[in-house]
Amino acid sequence: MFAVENGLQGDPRLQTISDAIRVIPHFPKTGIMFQDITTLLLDPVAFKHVVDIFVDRYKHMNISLVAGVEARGFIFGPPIALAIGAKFVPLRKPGKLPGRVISEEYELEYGNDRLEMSMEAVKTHERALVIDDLVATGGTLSASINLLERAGAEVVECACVVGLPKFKGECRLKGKPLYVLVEPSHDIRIESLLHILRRPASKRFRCYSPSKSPIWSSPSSSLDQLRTVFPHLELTVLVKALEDHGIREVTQSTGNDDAKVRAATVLEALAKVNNYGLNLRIQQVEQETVCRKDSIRMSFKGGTGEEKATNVINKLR
Ligand SMILES: O=P(O)(O)OC[C@H]1O[C@H](OP(=O)(O)OP(=O)(O)O)[C@H](O)[C@@H]1O
Ligand SMILES: Nc1ncnc2[nH]cnc12
Repeated sequence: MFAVENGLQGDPRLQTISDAIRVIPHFPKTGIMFQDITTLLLDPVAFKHVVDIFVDRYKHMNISLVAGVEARGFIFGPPIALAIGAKFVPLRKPGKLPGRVISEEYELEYGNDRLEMSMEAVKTHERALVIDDLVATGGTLSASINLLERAGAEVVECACVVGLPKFKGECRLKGKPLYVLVEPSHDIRIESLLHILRRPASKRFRCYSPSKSPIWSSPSSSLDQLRTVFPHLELTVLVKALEDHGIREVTQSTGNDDAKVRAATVLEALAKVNNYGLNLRIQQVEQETVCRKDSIRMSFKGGTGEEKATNVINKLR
C-alpha cells in the first residue's frame, strides 16, 4: 500500500522525498525511466524523512531482522535496523557471500538476476522486514521473501521508497503486505512537453502580434517550464525544434508510457539543439546587407547621388 493511503496523506515529507528523486530517461537501457535515488541521498533532509517514516511504522512491530537487497537496499536498511533495534541481513548478488548460502533466481524489468542469503544469518520464527529502494515487477521482493521463508523466518512486510505505478493496487507480494512511500517522480520537463504537444496543432504555438513582440499562445506555463530547462535556446529556436523533433514523435505514440519515453527522446534531442543555426543565419543576413551597402555605394560612386546613397545605407542599418 502507498503511504498516502495509510495515514500519511498530505504529509509534506512525501513530496520532499519525491522531489529529491531524479528521473533519468533510457537508463540503463532504452525505454526505462530510471528512478535515481542517489540524488535523494545528497539531500539529508529527504533521506532522514525516509528513515523516520519507516522507523515510525516498524518500531513497535516486534521485528528482529531487517533484510536489505543489494545494492540499494543496503542504503536504507541499516539505519532503519539500528533505529528499531533489529539486526541487518544483506541479501546479496551471486558469489559475494562466504559460507553456506541459499539462493533464489528472479526476473527484473531489465534482465535476470539471483539473490543469495547466508544460512547462519536467520533463526526460525524471526520476524523479518524486507527493505529495498524500489519495487517494479516485485520479482526481487518475492525472491527475498522466498529466501527468508526458506530459512524459517516470518516476513512481516516489505517496504520500498518508490513503487512503479503498474504495481499500484497490488499491495501484497506472495501474500505479504507491501508498504511504499512514493510513486515515481515525474519529470517536469516531460510533463510540460507532453502538455504542449498534445494540444491541437492550431493552438499549439499560435502566434499573434498585436504589438511588435510576438506572443506565443501555447500553454504558457509549460512553455515557460521548457524555457527554464533550455535557457540556451531562444524562444523561436525552441518552438522550431519542438515542431521539428517533437510533434511527430509524440503523436505516433501507442500509449501513455510510450509517449513519455518518446518525449524523453525529444528532450534529449532538444538538449543538443543550439542557437548555432540561428546565429549562422543572422551572420548571413548581416553579410548580405554589407554586400548590398557596398554595391549601392559603388553604383553612386563619383556621381551626384553620394548623399542619396548615404541615406539608403542608413535605412538599411
Ligand atoms: O521489482 P523488481 O522488478 O524486481 O525491480 C526492483 C529491483 O531493481 C533494482 O535493483 P537492480 O536489480 O537494478 O540492482 P542494483 O540495486 O544493484 O542496481 C531495484 O533496486 C530493486 O532491487
Ligand atoms: N525504473 C527503475 N528505476 C530504478 N530502478 C529500477 N529497478 C527496476 N526498475 C527501475
